[in-house]
Amino acid sequence: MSLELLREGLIGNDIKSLHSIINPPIAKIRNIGIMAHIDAGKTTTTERILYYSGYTRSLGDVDDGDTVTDFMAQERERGITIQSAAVTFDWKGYRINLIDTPGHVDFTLEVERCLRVLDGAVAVFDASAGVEAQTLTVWRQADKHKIPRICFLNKMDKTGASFNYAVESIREKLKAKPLLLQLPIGEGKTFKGVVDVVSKEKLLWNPNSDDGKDFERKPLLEMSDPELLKEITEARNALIEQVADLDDEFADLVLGEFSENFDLLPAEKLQTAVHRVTLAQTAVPVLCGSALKNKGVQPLLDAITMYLPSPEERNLEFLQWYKGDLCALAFKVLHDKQRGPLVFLRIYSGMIKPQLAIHNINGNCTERISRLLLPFADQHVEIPSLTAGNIALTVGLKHTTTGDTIVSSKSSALAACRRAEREGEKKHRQNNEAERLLLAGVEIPEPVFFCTIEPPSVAKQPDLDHALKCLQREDPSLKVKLDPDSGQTILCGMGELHIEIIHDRIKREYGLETYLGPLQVAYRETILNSVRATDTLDRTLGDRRHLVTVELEAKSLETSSLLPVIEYAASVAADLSQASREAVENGLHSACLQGPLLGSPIQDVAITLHSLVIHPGTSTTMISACVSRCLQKALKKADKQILEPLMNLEVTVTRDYLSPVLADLAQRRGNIQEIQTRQDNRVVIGFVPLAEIMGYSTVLRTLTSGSATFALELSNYQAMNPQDQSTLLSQRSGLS
Ligand SMILES: Nc1nc2c(ncn2[C@@H]2O[C@H](COP(=O)(O)OP(=O)(O)OP(=O)(O)O)[C@@H](O)[C@H]2O)c(=O)[nH]1
Repeated sequence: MSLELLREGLIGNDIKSLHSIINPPIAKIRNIGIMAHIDAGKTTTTERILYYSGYTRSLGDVDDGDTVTDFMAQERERGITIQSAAVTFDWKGYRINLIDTPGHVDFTLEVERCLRVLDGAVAVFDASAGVEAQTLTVWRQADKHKIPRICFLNKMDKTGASFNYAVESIREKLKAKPLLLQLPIGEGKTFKGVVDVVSKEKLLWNPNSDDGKDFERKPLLEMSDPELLKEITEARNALIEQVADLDDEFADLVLGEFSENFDLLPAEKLQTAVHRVTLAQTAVPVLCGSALKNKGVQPLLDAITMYLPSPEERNLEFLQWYKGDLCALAFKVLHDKQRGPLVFLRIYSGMIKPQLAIHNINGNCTERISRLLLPFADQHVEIPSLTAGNIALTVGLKHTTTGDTIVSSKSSALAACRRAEREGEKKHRQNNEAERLLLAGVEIPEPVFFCTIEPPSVAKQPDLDHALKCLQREDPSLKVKLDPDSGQTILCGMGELHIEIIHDRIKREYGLETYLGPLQVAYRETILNSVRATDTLDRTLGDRRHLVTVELEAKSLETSSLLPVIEYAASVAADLSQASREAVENGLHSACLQGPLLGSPIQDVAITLHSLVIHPGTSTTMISACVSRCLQKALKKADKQILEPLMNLEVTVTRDYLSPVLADLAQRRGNIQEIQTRQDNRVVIGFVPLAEIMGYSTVLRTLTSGSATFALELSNYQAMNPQDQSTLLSQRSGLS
């Protein structure tokens, strides 16, 4: 596409200038996410950011359901953010790629996936509530991915908003060191603006402006604001001392040149030091405002460009292995009816262009990018190329799934892998860790819930299969399988809301009314002892005789392993061809998919093949079938155990409602670890089996008149006690 056309296209697409699409220098890129507890104001803050940066012409309002980032229909209706949308815009010469992350616990995979591609994040808090349960979860995830952060205390206009309370909760609950870069002018109804502690200026928003674009920035003067100036000078001195404690370079500067008078220290020197401290994650800058009342968002944008890192400041280890060759991570797939799958890529190194052939490491396939777009919520602008540090949207990649790593060719990946291995040897690191870093993938948790899904008629089954295939590429935490006995399609997901949303999307986006069976917990099975079995398969098909005899032993493993550990007796290993070995392993894996008790997957088992005799001419399918049948026979004979998902539960409840909540949890086989005190609230922390906690949000709402909140996360799979196990088995077999 020519530049002329591009220019025209841009005007048509309502984009400000050509400037916004040219590859910006990497130092000027910020890949940012906004994370928060539900309802803290992420969407409203994002909307304001897009408006002030000039990318939207009017202010969206979550309560009216017309925001840009929550563009999926259900999100509009539910008023929550489910799928993250990447939005690209410019602010004062910086390119900002903003990824709106979801806040609901069922979508933590989405959050993880987004965090993986971010260089920095803004944590939005409701200033009247401080740190809430979900903020803690995402904060921990951001710690895991080492993402530098800044905090925005939103809702300063709300009755009950307290800057000090919110700052204290950041200090206490997040164990972070807040750097107060601003102080509010007024709180609740009297909130008017903020004071910039670094520059000693006050920022006041014009009360008559309806979009908050109009605000004035004035230096604090002795004459007009003596009290405030005194307060801010003290706050600035405290900030300087705090930063000097955390940054040696700054400490040298402060103790040398400016030790007599901190007032002489230029704002830029302090800003540079705050940037370094933010990057080192030894402290977090704190700002405040009210997105809804259009106050404090422009300084937040300035802070994003000033304090959060550019992509080249992240020091991602795997980059050195690519030596400038293409390396990108597919972090989201969307399905567009006209254009087919759209894949969001974070480019770590190298460059991408339309018509480029790329190699997908995880899928081990090569495919071609047909077009390259810049993501602007649900609008997309076509561009000629994009370089490292950017987020791109590609058309044409049909096999790429969320979480896949994209490189220029297979040989480039192999070269990077060799460099990583050499590096790993130097550092005595295990090779699989090098591989993990190289692939930079996102861990996909195992789904804990499942239910059957049926199309409205048998004729619609292919349409349902297609819809599920598309949805799975977008969301790898959704699993789909076929029940081998009933032939029904089974949907496996991360939570009740997750399954509900998928059901909803199939209806809206694919026009299919489907029926869900009751939601069930995904159990696992294991064995407790060691058992041996032998089997022979002798079948003649046409004029070919297939004959296999196998003897194997299955025993329980001490360590946890989803896949069976397979061993061969020396005599078997000696003359086993590669094809036969693969056939054996396929057979064993398929037998482990369906345990003898509930048909759930078998885990934590080791299998030893003691003997395997294969008659010449026997097909590999027959080898697999025989081995699989033999293992099933062994598993049936063993002492069997059901494993159930155990959840970490955290309930925040006022003191008055603590007793009924505890009594209810006791009935749900809950195991309470501790009860903490947070302000007037009690926080109950413990474990509870997933099977006992279905529909808990409704129960908790009724028990506490809607005053409690809870967070739930998979802890591990644990053995059920014999009594619970036999109750479950009789329920399943319809005996009770
Ligand atoms: N008083 C006040 N209300 C606000 C402010 N910002 C957002 N809200 C309101 O808080 C509610 C939630 O805002 P959202 O922007 O949807 O919050 P969110 O964090 O995106 O929510 P999820 O997408 O559900 O995670 C809405 O009713 C907003 O109008 C603010 O600065 N002050």
